[in-house]
Amino acid sequence: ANPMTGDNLTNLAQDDAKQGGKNSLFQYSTINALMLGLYDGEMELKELREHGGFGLGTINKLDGEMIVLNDKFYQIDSKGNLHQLEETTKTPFAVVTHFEPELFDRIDKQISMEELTTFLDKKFVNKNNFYAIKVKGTFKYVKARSVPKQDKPYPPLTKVTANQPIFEFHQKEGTLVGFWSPNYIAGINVPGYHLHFITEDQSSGGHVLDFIASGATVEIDPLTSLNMELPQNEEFSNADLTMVEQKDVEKVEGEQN
Ligand SMILES: C[C@@H](O)[C@](C)(O)C(=O)O
Ligand SMILES: [Zn+2]
Repeated sequence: ANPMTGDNLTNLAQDDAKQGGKNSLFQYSTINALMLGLYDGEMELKELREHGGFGLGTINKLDGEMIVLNDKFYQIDSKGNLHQLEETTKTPFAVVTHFEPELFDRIDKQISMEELTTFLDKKFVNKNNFYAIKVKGTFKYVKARSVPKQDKPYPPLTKVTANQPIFEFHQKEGTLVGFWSPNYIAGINVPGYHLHFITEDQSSGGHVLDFIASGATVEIDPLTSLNMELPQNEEFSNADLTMVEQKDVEKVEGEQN
């Protein structure tokens, strides 16, 4: 058939729409919903992958931290152990993209999280775009957390992270995977940096709280559109998503102490 006939065109459009197009940040649910303890979603990883094979999130019942890298899904459980996830696993919150880096840098000296984020801030010239970030190499130090699986009635995320298990890595090869989001996204996603870590030997990782890199490549993919899918369940429909303090999000996402 003529490639430009309706059905092919529709299929192409559908494929592109399904994937949310290029340079698109896809998220399932919102950070405020997760903060309120909405830890069960319907989105299977098989479907999530259509929106991107790079990013982060968690798993239903808040069962650990998730890293999405090279189209694979990894869980870091509350003991710090890494498991590859089945594509039938469901997520209550995930942020992914089709990672197509446009900016590249190489770090050959020791650099702290503070120094690297200051360096990247200068790269993120458009403060109203999103950016996907991959930092791959050797880390002198990484401090990361995970979260234990929860039972109903689910406590808010602030309560879970108040006693979060912390893992410290020394002289480890690995990859930071995540995003930088504009401040206006507060309530929908995490403003600023949100990075997860996976070790090169795929033994562990977690949600990044601090790090010192000592030799790594930095790849950045500026994202110019946002595609958000909303859970269609009772809890989400009934939630008052304005009932979250931004300072609590900052506490949950950053260093507790
Ligand atoms: C599971 C959570 O810790 C999550 C999604 O990684 C986050 O909000 O940072
Ligand atoms: Zn996280």
